[in-house]
Amino acid sequence: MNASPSAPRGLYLLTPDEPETAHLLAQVAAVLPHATWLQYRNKRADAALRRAQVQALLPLCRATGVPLIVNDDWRLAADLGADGAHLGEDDGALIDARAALGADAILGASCYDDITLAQRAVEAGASYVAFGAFFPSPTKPDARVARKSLLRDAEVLGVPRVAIGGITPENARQLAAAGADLVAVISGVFAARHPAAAAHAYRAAFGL
Ligand SMILES: Cc1ncc(COP(=O)(O)OP(=O)(O)O)c(N)n1
Ligand SMILES: Cc1nc(C(=O)O)sc1CCOP(=O)(O)O
Ligand SMILES: [Mg+2]
Repeated sequence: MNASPSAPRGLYLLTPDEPETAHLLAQVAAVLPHATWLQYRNKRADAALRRAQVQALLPLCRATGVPLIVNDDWRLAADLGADGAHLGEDDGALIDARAALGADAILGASCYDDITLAQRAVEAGASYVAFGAFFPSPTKPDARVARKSLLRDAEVLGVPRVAIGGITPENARQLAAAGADLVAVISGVFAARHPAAAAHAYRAAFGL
């Protein structure tokens, strides 16, 4: 089974570890029109700052029509009415997140380099699966390494396949050709000299 023809494609933007909420909003606002989804991810923020930053991003995402997905913390996503959550291996049970967030929520699972993890994630309620890292990542230099063939292997799962890790506008085309529905990106956009142009280039890699 393939992901449906209306399945999301393109740029899945992840926020940088930005402590200043006003700066974060300005950075995101400049590129959000090019994004298919936005994930709020800030590994340096405490719980209060994470809550405040999700609350600040939600109206911007609503106004732009871009779903907002919260990294690591499905309870915060449920509490604030975000559109979904992304969970890695240390972030709790997908089945609990699905029960709390409801059937329509976007629920993602990190599957690293492991198709079996992806199969289990879908069984537990994940609506997309993420694999990586496909290229050396400036954000996560120690990330496990994934092979591109994993993306085609995961087509049978019937959910969108997200690729992450060191993705640039140039290498995004290889991943789209290998079966990625979305590329998840932090530094390729937020560390770019021209973030809006970079974000646009990721979309173009999908012919969007
Ligand atoms: C889309 C997407 N894919 C992978 C991750 C990584 O999740 P995790 O392994 O839990 O690592 P942290 O992001 O929490 O450092 C992700 N966040 N998003
Ligand atoms: C958060 C994250 N997870 C990864 C994984 O492989 O699971 S790689 C990664 C970092 C992505 O940032 P950048 O686009 O700057 O490489
Ligand atoms: Mg996590």
